[in-house]
Amino acid sequence: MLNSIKSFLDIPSPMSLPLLGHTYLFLPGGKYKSEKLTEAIKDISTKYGPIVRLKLGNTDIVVTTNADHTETLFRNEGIRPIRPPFPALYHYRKKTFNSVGVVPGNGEEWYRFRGGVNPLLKTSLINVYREQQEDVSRSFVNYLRNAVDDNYILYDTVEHLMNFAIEVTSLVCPGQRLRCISDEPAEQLKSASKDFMDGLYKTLIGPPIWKLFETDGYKQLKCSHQIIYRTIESYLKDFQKMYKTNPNFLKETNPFMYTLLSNKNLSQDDCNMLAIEVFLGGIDTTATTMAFTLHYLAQNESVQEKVRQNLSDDSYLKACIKETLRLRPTAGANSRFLPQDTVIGGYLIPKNTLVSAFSSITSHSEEYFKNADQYIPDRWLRNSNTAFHKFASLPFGYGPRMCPGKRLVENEMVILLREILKNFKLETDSAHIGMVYRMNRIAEKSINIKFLHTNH
Ligand code: HEM
Repeated sequence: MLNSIKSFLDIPSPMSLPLLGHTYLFLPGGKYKSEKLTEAIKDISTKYGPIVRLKLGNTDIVVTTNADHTETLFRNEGIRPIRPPFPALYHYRKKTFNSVGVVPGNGEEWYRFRGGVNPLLKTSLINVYREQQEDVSRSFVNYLRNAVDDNYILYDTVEHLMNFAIEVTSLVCPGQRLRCISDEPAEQLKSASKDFMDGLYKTLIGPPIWKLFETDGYKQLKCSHQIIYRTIESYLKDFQKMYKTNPNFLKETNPFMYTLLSNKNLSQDDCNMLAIEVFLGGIDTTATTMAFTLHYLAQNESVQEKVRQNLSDDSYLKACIKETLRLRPTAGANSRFLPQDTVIGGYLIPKNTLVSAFSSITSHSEEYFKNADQYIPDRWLRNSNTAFHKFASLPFGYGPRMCPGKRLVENEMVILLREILKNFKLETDSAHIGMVYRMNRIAEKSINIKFLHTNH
């Protein structure tokens, strides 16, 4: 058995160049575009197989498009999974606040912060917000009636849904409903959240010269962080007072803020950082996922009608969201640094190597999903008789580092979807809309949808 294990250098790899490694493939004029990384990796894996070795910058990366390999990766990720860090964000926060939050950190530091957001995964906690979430969804439906043009078309649905996402997230964090669906303040927060993602992306993909001077990307990251910090900090101060004077009231009305502020392992600045992360975590991801769900339902009239017949059934609405996330996941890959030497796909991969499991490829592959290109929410229903690989579609990641907002955001999207389908029949002229990488993956062009009143 041991003899059959091949070495790291045996992993297939495209031709690499001295100094550049495989970076040349993604440079301007190169074969691939970094904003179309999923398509690039799919092409590479068609030529070299499901496991490939790449050198990008100074980093060796093992890329896999096989769900068994993904499973092996996660089964061996350890109790403090190590994800690629965000060095510029880490640097800025450490220097300015001496507190880094859960997203950019790793190891024990990450673990301490993670304790602050884990309560979001408790159903009993997030259910407290249900009525308010329903109210925000009704406001969004009312807003839609006026936002469509004379032909009932809403252009750039993602932009409008970002306002929804900010307002619905604000119920939980910072714990005060920010009336953003139709009000002006949303614009500043919305552009700050976009700038933040842009700045994060620019500082991540370029050479780390922000260490020497403040590059445009670094400035964008810093300024947008300042805007969001100011908003969050002022609300948190009020909650700090409430926590001291009337903790039971806070516990009942805003259990997330209560658990955050009562966490003895977190300082005031730690709470501010975590609140920023919870606030930012769901804005573009929720808006993109909702817009694609509406797009797919608009395209598939019979599926839309079936969903409308099952509006009281959360599991059917949830299946629609899962199917959208299978076809259009906002994360292209799930990545970890291996905590120990690990055999993946028959190759011995050394400790500390970065392994990226391209779930955006496995989730779209005929190998794992029959009629993989079609939007079939039924496949996710318990009684559907379609068993598939548990690691083939992982839009929220997996394990101790899985997205802490998963349950919350699923609830928010189910509630909004129900409200929209109760009121509108959806139509679209658009056929295929792909995705491009920014920080998260987003729609490559505007998603325009016709919202006709159901009694039309
Ligand atoms: C459709 C919506 C969303 C999608 C598709 C999504 C997806 C993801 C993914 C793939 C990860 C990485 C997981 C891993 O490495 O295993 C992640 C991490 C994270 N997400 Fe989400 N997310 C969404 C919404 C949210 C929301 C609403 C929040 C806030 C409540 C949030 C907060 C976070 C945080 C803080 C992390 C970092 C966790 C850590 O490093 O321990 N996300 N998300």
